[in-house]
Amino acid sequence: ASIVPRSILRSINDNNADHPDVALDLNVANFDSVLKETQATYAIVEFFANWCPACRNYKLHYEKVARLFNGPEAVHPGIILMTRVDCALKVLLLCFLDISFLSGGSVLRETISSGKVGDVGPTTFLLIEHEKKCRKVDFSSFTTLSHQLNGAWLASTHDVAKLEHQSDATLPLLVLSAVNGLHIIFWVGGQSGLKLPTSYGLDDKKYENGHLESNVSDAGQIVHAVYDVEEATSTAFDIILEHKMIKSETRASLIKFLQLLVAHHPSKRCRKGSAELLVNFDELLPPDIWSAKRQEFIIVNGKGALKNFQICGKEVPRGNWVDSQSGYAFSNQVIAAALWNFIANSLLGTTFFDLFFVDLHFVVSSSKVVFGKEGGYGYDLGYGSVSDSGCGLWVLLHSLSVRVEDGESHIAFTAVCEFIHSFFICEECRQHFYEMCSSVSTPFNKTRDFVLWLWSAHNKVNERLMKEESSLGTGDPKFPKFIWPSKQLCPSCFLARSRIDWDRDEVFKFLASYYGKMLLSTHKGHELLGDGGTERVVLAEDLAASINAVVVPLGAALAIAIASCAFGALACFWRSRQKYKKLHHMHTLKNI
Ligand SMILES: Cc1cc2nc3c(=O)[nH]c(=O)nc-3n(C[C@H](O)[C@H](O)[C@H](O)COP(=O)(O)OP(=O)(O)OC[C@H]3O[C@@H](n4cnc5c(N)ncnc54)[C@H](O)[C@@H]3O)c2cc1C
Repeated sequence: ASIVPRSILRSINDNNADHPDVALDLNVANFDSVLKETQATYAIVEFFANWCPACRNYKLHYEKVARLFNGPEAVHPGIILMTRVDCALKVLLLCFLDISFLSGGSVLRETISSGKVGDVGPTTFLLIEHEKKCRKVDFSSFTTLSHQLNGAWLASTHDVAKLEHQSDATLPLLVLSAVNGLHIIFWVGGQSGLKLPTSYGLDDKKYENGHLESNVSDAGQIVHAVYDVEEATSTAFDIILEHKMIKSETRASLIKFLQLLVAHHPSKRCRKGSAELLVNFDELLPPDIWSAKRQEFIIVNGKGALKNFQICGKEVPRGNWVDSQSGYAFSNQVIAAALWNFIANSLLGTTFFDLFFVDLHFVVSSSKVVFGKEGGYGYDLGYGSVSDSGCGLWVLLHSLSVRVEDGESHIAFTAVCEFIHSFFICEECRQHFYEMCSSVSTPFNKTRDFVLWLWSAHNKVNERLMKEESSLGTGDPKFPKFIWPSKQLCPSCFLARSRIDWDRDEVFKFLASYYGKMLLSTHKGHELLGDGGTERVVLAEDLAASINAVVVPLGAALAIAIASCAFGALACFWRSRQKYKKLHHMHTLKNI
């Protein structure tokens, strides 16, 4: 909450209902916390003065850019947090991560440091709290500041890279000044030191669902899919922990699935996190934790305190989905049903609607406002559990399926089936999926068979939901379920004119490309191999690169390296490591 009155200019603009401001106002009270807590990887801070006419004109440009990244209509959400600081506020205390990275830093450092505290009010506390890190900037310094900043980029690629490695830096801070919107976009897109996935344009459009007219060659769209997959992975893992679902009978399923993730997850950071978890599995989740109480204790207090572990890195989950209706449709009926369940759960310990799993904890801790398509809001009540992001989870499963080798296809299939069976809270989904798994009588020995099986299973779910939604009237008319892919998306997937007669070779080619090559087309460090029509992603270089990015335990690094050879090899490595640990443990005990 702002502790200072907003300028008149701001109030007028804020009341513009058509274009409410989306750039975040930072001030002394929220500067540090907003930048620390944001899920975005980068932040841009605009320094301006509310009395400055050039700044006022510039605001329109800045807001245009901010709308690409911030708010419910964001085309590229979760990447850059667009913020601003009104330097003309009476007394402004800015807590920079490290002010010296500014080439104009000396100006800031020289600004008033004593005797002009003025009407600080509640900020006094912050001044004390961040005494060492804070610098004061006041009204008089802004003129100099703006002079220094105008037209010149203050943070070079080099500076940004340096910032990333600072121990207390939660994110690099890029500082620019008033030029125009396009300059910002070009500048951001041109920062090769930043791991930004794509370049941006003011005309960028929000990506709509695959069944709508879709341009599959749009790399940005695929990058979005990677975000959803990361979000799904991270959410699934959180839910598994939150609900203490790791039991003696589900432990092996989790390990198998983690092995699959380490070897074939499309996101490098998820692979790395899964490897860390896998290699340290026995320490993090010792085999004796099967009571919920003990599990809770271990997760919170155990070695490495698993509750703080983020499987896809600290930026994920971001709390929003790019290309998903988030679990089930955001219909009022769904929310009503979930709330009924919540009430029923609290009062009677029972559930009215089988499909939805809601408990008090979920409603309080996991409910989040998610960005619906068309900018609408929906409440994600977490009732889908691992399917919290059914959409992201499907995309993850498909993208895993196209990455496995022929020889791994059946083991990967089993890993997926067991994982869904063990960790999907939605009973109906779980059962239905399990039935489809059980109906497979001959083991898969080709990637193609597994890929097509998963595609067909997903379509069976789509078909079932289509029927349910039309009979119950619960579907969202804007996002109807449909048999996928559509003709627009893959014309060659259809034989002749028939809607349901598939050319399975073409479907496989399409899926391999859509979930394989396309998903990673903008990621560096991977190599694409043509494999008889299959696009297979070779991860070795990509994975190896991740070892250097952040310090990972040696074991994890090894696991990553081995994972790049084959999923099967990893399973083998993992087993031998666990065996070694056991022997080592016994040896230690003996010595004691
Ligand atoms: C394993 C599993 C089982 C589920 N079972 C149920 C259930 O029984 N009942 C229920 O209500 N919900 C179930 N769900 C959730 C449901 O399937 C959807 O995930 C959810 O309704 C969100 O739908 P969506 O329209 O965002 O796209 P989703 O159906 O989640 O699909 C995500 C994306 O995948 C692509 N896609 C769609 N179909 C296919 C396909 N056949 N092959 C490859 N790609 C495709 C599209 O680009 C789509 O946008 C299940 C989810 C999972 C992961």
